[in-house]
Amino acid sequence: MASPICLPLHDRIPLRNTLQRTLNIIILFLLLSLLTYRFLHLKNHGGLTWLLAFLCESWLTLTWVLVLNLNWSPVIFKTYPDRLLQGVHELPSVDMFVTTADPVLEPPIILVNTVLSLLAVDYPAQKLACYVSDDGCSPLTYYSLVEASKFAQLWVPFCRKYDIQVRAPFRYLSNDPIITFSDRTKGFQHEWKRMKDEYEQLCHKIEVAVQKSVPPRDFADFSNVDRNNHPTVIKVMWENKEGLPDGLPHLVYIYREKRHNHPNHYKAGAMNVLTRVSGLMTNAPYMLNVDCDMFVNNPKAVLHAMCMFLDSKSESKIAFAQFPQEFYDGLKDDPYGNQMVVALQHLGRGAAGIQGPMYTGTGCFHRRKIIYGLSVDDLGSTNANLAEDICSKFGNSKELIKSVADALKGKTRPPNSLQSCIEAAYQVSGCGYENGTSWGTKMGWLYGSATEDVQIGLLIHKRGWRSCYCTPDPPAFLGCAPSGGPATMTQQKRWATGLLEILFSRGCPIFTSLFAKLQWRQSLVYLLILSSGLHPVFELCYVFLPAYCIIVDSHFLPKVQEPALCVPIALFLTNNINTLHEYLRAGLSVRAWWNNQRMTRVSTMTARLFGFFSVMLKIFGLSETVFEVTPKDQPSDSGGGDDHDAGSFTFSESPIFVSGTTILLVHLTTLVVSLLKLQYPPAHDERGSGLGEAFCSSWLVLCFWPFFKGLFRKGKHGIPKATIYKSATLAFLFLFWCRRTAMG
Ligand SMILES: O=c1ccn([C@@H]2O[C@H](COP(=O)(O)OP(=O)(O)O[C@H]3O[C@H](CO)[C@@H](O)[C@H](O)[C@H]3O)[C@@H](O)[C@H]2O)c(=O)[nH]1
Ligand SMILES: [Mn+2]
Repeated sequence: MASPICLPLHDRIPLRNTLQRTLNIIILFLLLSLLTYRFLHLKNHGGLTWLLAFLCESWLTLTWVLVLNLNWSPVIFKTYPDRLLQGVHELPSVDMFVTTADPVLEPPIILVNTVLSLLAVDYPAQKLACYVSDDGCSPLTYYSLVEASKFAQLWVPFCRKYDIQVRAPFRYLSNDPIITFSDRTKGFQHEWKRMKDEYEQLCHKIEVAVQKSVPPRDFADFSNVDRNNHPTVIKVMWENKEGLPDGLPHLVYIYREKRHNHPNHYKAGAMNVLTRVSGLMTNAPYMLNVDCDMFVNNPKAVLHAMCMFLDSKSESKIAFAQFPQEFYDGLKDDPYGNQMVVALQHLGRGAAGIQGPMYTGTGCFHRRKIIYGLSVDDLGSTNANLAEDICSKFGNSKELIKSVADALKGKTRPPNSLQSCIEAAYQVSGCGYENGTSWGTKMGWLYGSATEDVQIGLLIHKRGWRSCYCTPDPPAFLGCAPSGGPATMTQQKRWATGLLEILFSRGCPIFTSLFAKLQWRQSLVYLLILSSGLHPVFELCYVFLPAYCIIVDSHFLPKVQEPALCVPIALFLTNNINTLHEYLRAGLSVRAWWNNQRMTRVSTMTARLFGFFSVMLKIFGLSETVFEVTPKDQPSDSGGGDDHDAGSFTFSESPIFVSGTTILLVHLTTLVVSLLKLQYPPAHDERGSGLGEAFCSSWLVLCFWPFFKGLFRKGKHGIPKATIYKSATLAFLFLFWCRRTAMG
């Protein structure tokens, strides 16, 4: 397929990071000094507080070693799509998957824009097919897509004709016409206005349908369906029958069968159905998947990915090409700390310098045969035997097995008529199809974790494959970050849950670098991510230490007169200087830095703590974990420009906010106690609590400042009364217990 190419299609560029390395090592040194100090004074301080502090700080040090490993040798990749177009005669096909799950939490207009941007990418249309999975089983979603596919007939040719850069209409058409029209022809202006009118009509139709909650047509297949109990429906919405390169890609809508007594495995289940149905219909060797809110922001996205795959250097080893998660219309200064610019950059670039970035569930191109379970060793031995062996695990659809065999052998078939595969497609979308097969256990998207993405990425790396990190400018995909407290918490909780599910599963990477082909440094990257699910336990202990010490008038940090106090002070300063420097270098503000620091504490002690609890309940067999979908805002609502309250924290009745409020109340009390010297027994300087503890308490109150304001506000910006009462009770119990222990 690919001809020998002289110029490389991509370059791997190691980044110099001497300053960062130095700071990271200094921090490690300080952490070790702190541990040594603790260890040496274990005798004279003894006691539980000292031991707890020692444990928590050991955990922190371990984590820091993992961070150091991640940040040690970052790289970036540069891709050259122009060289690709000159050097490759025939581009491979790509199947594009979009998942949606709920027409309320994920407004159909967002999905429509994502689909339109995918249909309009710069790539031969006969090589593309777009498959939409709708787990919401919603006539509204279907109706919106029907209307969108009509609009696409105008939109896609318009984008191609004028080489439009952003091909999601809601983004492009909201641009100021004066700027858009500068040095553009009259013809363009005319067509632009037409597009704008047509798009507004499309929005209007969808809006009306949403309001009436029944679309203005009869959708027999959807009448009276129960979302969790219904048969499959597959609709070929558009077929590029003639295989025209400048036509429109195929568009297929699927909602898979669901039954009450069958687990549906959420997104992973949906992805597997998409994989099978597309295998029957188009069987492209590459698969792109995006979440419903993630539109294509760079029309050359597919070409950039192909630069990674088709380069003669890398062709055989790269399993997937991950593009970074970046967000549009994010709130100013990231008040919820969920745009994670710096964290994602570290993770992407750092891992790219080892075995490759993790799969983050969206904006990623996979090779189909690797999803089918191929390992690096099988390369070159794709003989019929291997294919048959693997095929026995794919279920009993003959058509599917044939398509899998083709995919594994790298054979491309003449394009089928999509309609001719419909019957087989229904068969493989049934919820019983996977019984007794390896879907979800050894291949396809794996089941059992709410972060199915990390899980399958890990499996692929374990099989010896590499992955690559693709960061074109402008960014290839943009999605939306949650814009409120409750939505952020939902997302964080799910991540913590999913990561712990993997940590406690058989797939845990601790030993696998010994037994599988996971590079050991890569296994440390996975450990860093997965073990973050355990942070809440240690952090919670550490948070209560200063409060306890103040109440019982003891201390866990060195006292002012001790020279050892320099160590925690230096640690605090270096760490903050280090992170602040990273934020400024990434072009972010001091405020954004502070918001992220603060929100890391907040979400660890709220959402992530609840994630930990839910995994414990699962382990003890008391409940199952679920995939709670993150709510997405209507495009017009976001942006936050005019709403001056947009960045101020929002709360809900969720119990998640109880732990945060409790921590705040405890520390407010201890601050008062320490200022007024109300300890019991009365403070005496020898062993009493000192500056360190009071500083910790103040710092925590600062971190939880949005909660403090929430105590006095009403509506969504206020903490509900019930939450405050519950938290006050818990805080009182804790303080009471402290006082009891103090009195002996
Ligand atoms: O039963 C379900 C639940 C979710 N989804 C889809 O999964 C995607 C991700 O869900 P979302 O609620 O947006 O989760 P995020 O927290 O924003 O997603 C991040 O984290 C997930 C893992 O927790 C990954 O799957 C995502 O790709 C990644 O963007 C969306 O398109 C959903 O429609 C389904 O198709 N079926
Ligand atoms: Mn999302």
